[in-house]
Amino acid sequence: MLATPTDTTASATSTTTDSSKVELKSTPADLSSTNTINQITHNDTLSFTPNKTINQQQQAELQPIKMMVSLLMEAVVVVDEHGTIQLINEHAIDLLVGDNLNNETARPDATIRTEEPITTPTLIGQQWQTYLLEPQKSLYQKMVIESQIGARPLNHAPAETTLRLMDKSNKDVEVSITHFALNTPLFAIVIRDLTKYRMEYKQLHQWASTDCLTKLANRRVFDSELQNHWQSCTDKQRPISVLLIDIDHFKIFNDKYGHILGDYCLQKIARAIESSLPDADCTAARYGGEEFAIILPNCNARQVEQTARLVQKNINDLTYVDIGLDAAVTVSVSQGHASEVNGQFRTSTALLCAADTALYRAKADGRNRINACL
Ligand SMILES: Nc1nc2c(ncn2[C@@H]2O[C@H](COP(=O)(O)OP(=O)(O)OP(=O)(O)O)[C@@H](O)[C@H]2O)c(=O)[nH]1
Repeated sequence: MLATPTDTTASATSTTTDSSKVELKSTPADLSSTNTINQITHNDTLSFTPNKTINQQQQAELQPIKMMVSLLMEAVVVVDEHGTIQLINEHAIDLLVGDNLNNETARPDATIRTEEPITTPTLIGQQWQTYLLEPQKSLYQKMVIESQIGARPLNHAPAETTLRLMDKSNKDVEVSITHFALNTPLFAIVIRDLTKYRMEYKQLHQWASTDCLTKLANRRVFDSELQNHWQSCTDKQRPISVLLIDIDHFKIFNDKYGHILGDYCLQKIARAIESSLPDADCTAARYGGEEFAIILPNCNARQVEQTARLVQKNINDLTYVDIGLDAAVTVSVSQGHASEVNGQFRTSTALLCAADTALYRAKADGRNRINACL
């Protein structure tokens, strides 16, 4: 969120004795002497003094804005030039308080600033920037300074950020800042909760990258991971291997026990393959119907052969009693592997083709076998 402010050499003096204004410990000239406003931090150059009282003219200007803010369906906070919250609607209070405190009775007061004693915490008068996390907090404060010295108005298009809520939880949001050019400068901060969208995005991303039956990586991920690992391993002159695994006579299994049990069988085999991976850098994927594949970056022919033997053992050892089949029922796989070590393959596709040829030979040689590309 909040674009990095640009350098400024503005020479207007902003230091003021009015306690309602921001106090710059260094003048803008001083700021330019530090070369860039980006170097300013909140602690060493300024302090925000909340604007505790607003006069009658300001109150009059606030009225239509107050009405608009209260009617809007978006969460809206209106702050003054120091970032002090002057207006806030119910949606914004609900959002900034956080679910943990919202469920408690001591919920902050939603009304506009009042001079009456406050018995519950109120967000009016609080500093907006206390809800920001670094680096957005510093960026916001720099933007405030820039607007005060006339370098640029404090406006910002919707941008994603994370807020630190009153209940100490974090929330992913989109925030925009709009300057109301009134006698009293005010800034409408519109906050959009992104939690739902982030969760949906995560879910969609998972669906797009995972095989829904076996929960292994899908073919799309396999292809892109193979390309990435190929590039990285060949760049570093490290070996890379590919192992293809195909279930033997799976059509017979399906015909005999039905496709539902066939699906369970595929799931069990996927777990057996996953548990055979030598390290976390390896990717196991469902390559096609009853075919699986493993990418083994930094692994040579000996290491991929060891993995293939473990895959074979783990699958041969599986029983299907838990899905209602006889204890004697077993399933085997045929495997083919190829390794790039000294530049014998020009592309990752050539490596994959070599593993496929080796797999074909394992099938032809009688199945339940491991074959290496020579
Ligand atoms: N249950 C189930 N079966 C599947 C799935 N995908 C593919 N299959 C089955 O896998 C079988 C593949 O058959 P074939 O290509 O003849 O291979 P095979 O019977 O394993 O024989 P070989 O590979 O030559 O040992 C077919 O019966 C497909 O229906 C799936 O998602 N679920």
